[in-house]
Amino acid sequence: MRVFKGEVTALPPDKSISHRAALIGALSEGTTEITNFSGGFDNQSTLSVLQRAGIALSQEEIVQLNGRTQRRVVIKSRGLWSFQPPAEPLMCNNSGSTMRMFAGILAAQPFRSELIGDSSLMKRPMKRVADPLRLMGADIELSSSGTAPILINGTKALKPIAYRLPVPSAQVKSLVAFAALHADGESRIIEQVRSRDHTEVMLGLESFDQNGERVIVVPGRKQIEARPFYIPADPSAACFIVALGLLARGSEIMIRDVCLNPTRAAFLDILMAAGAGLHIENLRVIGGESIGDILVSSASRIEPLCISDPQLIAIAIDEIPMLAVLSAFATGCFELHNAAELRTKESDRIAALVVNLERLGFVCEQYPDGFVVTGRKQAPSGTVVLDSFDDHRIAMSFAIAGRATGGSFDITDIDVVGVSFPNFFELLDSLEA
Ligand SMILES: O=C(O)C1=C[C@@H](OP(=O)(O)O)[C@@H](O)[C@H](O)C1
Ligand SMILES: C=C(OP(=O)(O)O)C(=O)O
Repeated sequence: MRVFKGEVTALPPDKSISHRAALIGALSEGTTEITNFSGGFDNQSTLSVLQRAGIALSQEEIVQLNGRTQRRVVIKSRGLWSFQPPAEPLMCNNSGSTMRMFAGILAAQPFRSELIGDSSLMKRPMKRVADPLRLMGADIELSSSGTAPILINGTKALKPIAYRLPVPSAQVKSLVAFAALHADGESRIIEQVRSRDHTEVMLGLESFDQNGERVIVVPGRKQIEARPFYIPADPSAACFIVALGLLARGSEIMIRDVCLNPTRAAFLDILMAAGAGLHIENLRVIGGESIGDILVSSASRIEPLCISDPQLIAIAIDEIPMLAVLSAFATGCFELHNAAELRTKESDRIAALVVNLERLGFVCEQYPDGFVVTGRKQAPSGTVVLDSFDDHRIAMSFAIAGRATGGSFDITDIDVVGVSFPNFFELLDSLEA
């Protein structure tokens, strides 16, 4: 068994907040300075799409006193309608967030544009994007199966909307909010199940509870003034290091400056309820986001995880692959219900987890909205070939289990970790005692 110790100060900057900082910068009047922007492939896709739609921006790497590099992005814009017709289809690569949230902005621009992605993104559902934008008066075309390419005939005459989200999705909520900022009047977005709230926080939108739902109010045609953004470390990346520390006995790791927004940190609550050795320290608020340090130690054993609450699932959606693998390795068991959304990510994450766990000797059964792990037959001997399904979170979840337990796993297309965590292996090496 290996042991991991140390302090993590080089976790990737948050992917969700980086996307939004760039998009909101492009919608704001003036110069937006973003400190600690993410170098992950997905966030770089957002910058490149913005540039190809006419937004002036620059990016530089600044070497800090501790030798770490930090990215600073500067965006100059004249506000809501500063975009130019792109010469070619806009390539979003693997990033669903880029494609969906930018569609909301393009729907309000008076020109034709097209959004495309890599082979994984071209299979993901986009009807959830087209539906609200069509209700607002935009002309949107999808493939016959409801996927990209997304063809957008944008209009300056978008109508305000009152929209109850049919699926808990922060991407859909955000794209409706971005489109609504351009509409001729006030819009309301209603969430039955809450999702991450960075867009509301960063735009300073009013929101309130009504009859058990969350209502978000978006003013129309209100100029947004440019303001600086600081991006804290990504809790979804922290989850991998937390799992490493919990799985490898004798480990103790301090993870610094992590975004602990309650709509992102549910994985910590799930793990603490299962008895995990976790302590949150140094909690503070920067730019409306809670930030703190996480101390993880493998001193206590965790109980098997059973996750079925739709609200918890919505705010821990990206952490479920790691939680599933952690629970399987630490306890031999895991159970998940109400999580069909996981089948619509970069891969079908339920199927991907089950295929790989079965190759590792676990006994699994999957159903439409989840799966169960009931135990482990003998662990296979020798190197086990696992499939990343070209999905960064699947690749990293199994890479962590391999590192922590000393298992020899050969994971296909492992470079996919760069989508959200380019320094993943470097960081693991630096923590190995
Ligand atoms: O808004 C965001 O930044 C994200 C929302 C989630 O997707 P959905 O909105 O599809 O649930 C999440 O899975 C994705 O990694 C990032
Ligand atoms: C689902 C994810 O991202 P996106 O939807 O932006 O591709 C993810 O990072 O897990």
